[in-house]
Amino acid sequence: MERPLLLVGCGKMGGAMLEGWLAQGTADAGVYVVEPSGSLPYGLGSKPGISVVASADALPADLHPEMIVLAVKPQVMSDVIGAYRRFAKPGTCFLSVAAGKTIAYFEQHLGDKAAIVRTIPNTPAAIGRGITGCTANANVGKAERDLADRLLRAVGEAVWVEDEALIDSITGLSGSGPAYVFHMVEAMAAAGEKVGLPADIAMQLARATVAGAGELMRQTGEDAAVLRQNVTSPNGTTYAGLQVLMDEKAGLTQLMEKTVDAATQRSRELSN
Ligand SMILES: NC(=O)C1=CN([C@@H]2O[C@H](COP(=O)(O)OP(=O)(O)OC[C@H]3O[C@@H](n4cnc5c(N)ncnc54)[C@H](O)[C@@H]3O)[C@@H](O)[C@H]2O)C=CC1
Ligand SMILES: O=C(O)[C@@H]1CCC=N1
Repeated sequence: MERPLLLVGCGKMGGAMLEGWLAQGTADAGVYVVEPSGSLPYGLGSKPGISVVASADALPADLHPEMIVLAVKPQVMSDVIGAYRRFAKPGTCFLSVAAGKTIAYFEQHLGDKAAIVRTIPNTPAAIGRGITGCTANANVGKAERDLADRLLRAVGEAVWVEDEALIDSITGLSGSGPAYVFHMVEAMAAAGEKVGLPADIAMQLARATVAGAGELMRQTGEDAAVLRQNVTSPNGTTYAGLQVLMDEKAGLTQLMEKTVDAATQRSRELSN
């Protein structure tokens, strides 16, 4: 990078991204962080190249960041965004990770000349295994898009879509998705207790099963359906379990459809 990055909000998601940039050496021109709590996660505040301030007013007057990453909660975005309008000029691109906040919303607050990338990452970004859905307005040039892509790939994969409406769907699937998987671990552990296992052993088994299955899928690159079939002996135990889970009327497919749809709808609502 030629000029610094500016990160607005360094909580769970901003912190995960900042950690990835430092680990990958992506933010080599330095990072200004606006974080009113004053404390950065993962000990990031003491890393070289990081300058932390409590509010936008405390940023250097001549700061010309290459990219401004907006990582505050959607509910506070309207109180925050006005302070960054002064940076909306050629050479500075905005990248939002906020659920539901649309490109039209940012154009309204930053002006229609502003270059805006709208994204939705997920929390595995904290260990470099996130996946981020991205879209951009017409003011974002190739160099800015490449930089956004590089910043996001520092914490995992990035998927670009042209149709902005799909960002709500990505939010419902992969943005919120880690929570669905963690809840599956909770549900599997509870079910393990119901069939007689002590709580701690049930949780150990559920965690290791989900983590191991995910890692097997990642490392082999094999289709999920093939991996499922590899576990399923004809008329064996897995087959019996899957008869319930894959029930055509009330199985996981139907439940997951409703789950992802509810999260997608909520993402649409947050834009209002
Ligand atoms: N947590 C998640 O799984 C995901 C979160 N997101 C998005 O990331 C954004 C941040 O979410 P989290 O990191 O989970 O929340 P968080 O609450 O951990 O972080 C938000 C940070 O913003 C700071 N903040 C509040 N007011 C500020 C201001 N005026 N200026 C600068 N910073 C300010 C807070 O002190 C806090 O550290 C949200 O917009 C959310 O929609 C997107 C995808 C996944
Ligand atoms: O629950 C939320 O609103 C945020 C956005 C996606 C994941 N967490």
